[in-house]
Amino acid sequence: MGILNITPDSFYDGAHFLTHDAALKRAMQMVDEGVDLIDIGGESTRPGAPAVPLNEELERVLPIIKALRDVGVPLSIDTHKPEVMRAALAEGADLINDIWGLRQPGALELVQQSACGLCVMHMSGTPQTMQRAPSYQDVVAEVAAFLHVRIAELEAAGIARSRISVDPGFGFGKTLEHNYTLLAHLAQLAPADVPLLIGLSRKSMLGAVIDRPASERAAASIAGAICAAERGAHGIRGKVGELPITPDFVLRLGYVAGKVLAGA
Ligand SMILES: Cn1cnc2c(O)nc(N)nc21
Repeated sequence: MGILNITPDSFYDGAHFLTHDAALKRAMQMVDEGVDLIDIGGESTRPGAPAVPLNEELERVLPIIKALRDVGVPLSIDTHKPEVMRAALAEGADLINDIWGLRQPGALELVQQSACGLCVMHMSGTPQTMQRAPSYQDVVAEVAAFLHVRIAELEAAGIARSRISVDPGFGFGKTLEHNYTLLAHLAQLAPADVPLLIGLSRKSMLGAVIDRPASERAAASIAGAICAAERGAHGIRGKVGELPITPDFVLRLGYVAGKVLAGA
C-alpha cells in the first residue's frame, strides 16, 4: 500500500506541500515500483495533527483520486469522515482505510451501502491525545480483542467478512514497547482468514531505535516491513522506495542476509 499524503503537515511529506502534479508524479513512481494499492490521505494522522475541515479535505483528495482512478492499481481513501468516504468512492476509490475503524457517526451506514474494501485499524484515543500516556494490561490481547470484536460488529451489521482487513495501528496510542511487542506478536492479532495490514514507515518507533529523522528512515522502514512480513503481515503501508515487500523480496533479502551473516 503506497502512501500518498496530500497534506502540508504530514510528518514526512511535510518537507513540501504536495502539489497536484507532484502527487501524481509520486503516485506513478509507486506504480512503477509495483505497489498493489495507493492510499490517498488529505488529513495528517500523526500525533497532535490539527483536524482538517471537510471541504479542504475533499479539495485535496478528490482531484487526485480522479486523476489516478485509471492508473491501473486500486486506490484507498485514508479518512474517517463519512462524507469524504462517500465522495471518494463515487470518484473511483476502491477501499476505505479508516484509522478510527469506522467508529465515527455515519461511517458504518456508509459502508453498509457500498461494496468497497475496508481496512479497520486499532487506535487508542484520538490523534490529538493518543500518545499522552498509552497503557494496556496486555497490549497484544487488547489490540487482538478490539480487532476481533470490530470484525464481528461489522459482520453483524451485514458487512461481508471478505471486505475486511485489519491493522494494529503502530503509533496510534502505543509506547515504543507496545509497538515492538505488537510487531513481535503480529500472528496473534487477527483471525487467519482476515488480511493483516501494517504501517510503520518512517514512524517514531523506528526513529527511536536508529536515532535518525524521518527523512533518513527508509532502510529501517524496509527492515521493519520485512520483520512484519515474516511474522504474518499480508499488507505493508509504505513510502516511495520502500515497496513492494513481496514474499520473493523477503526470501531473496533473507538469503543474502544469511550469506552475509555466515561470512560466505
Ligand atoms: C493513515 N495511516 C497512518 N498510519 C497508518 C497505519 O499504520 N495503518 C493504516 N491502515 N493507516 C495508517
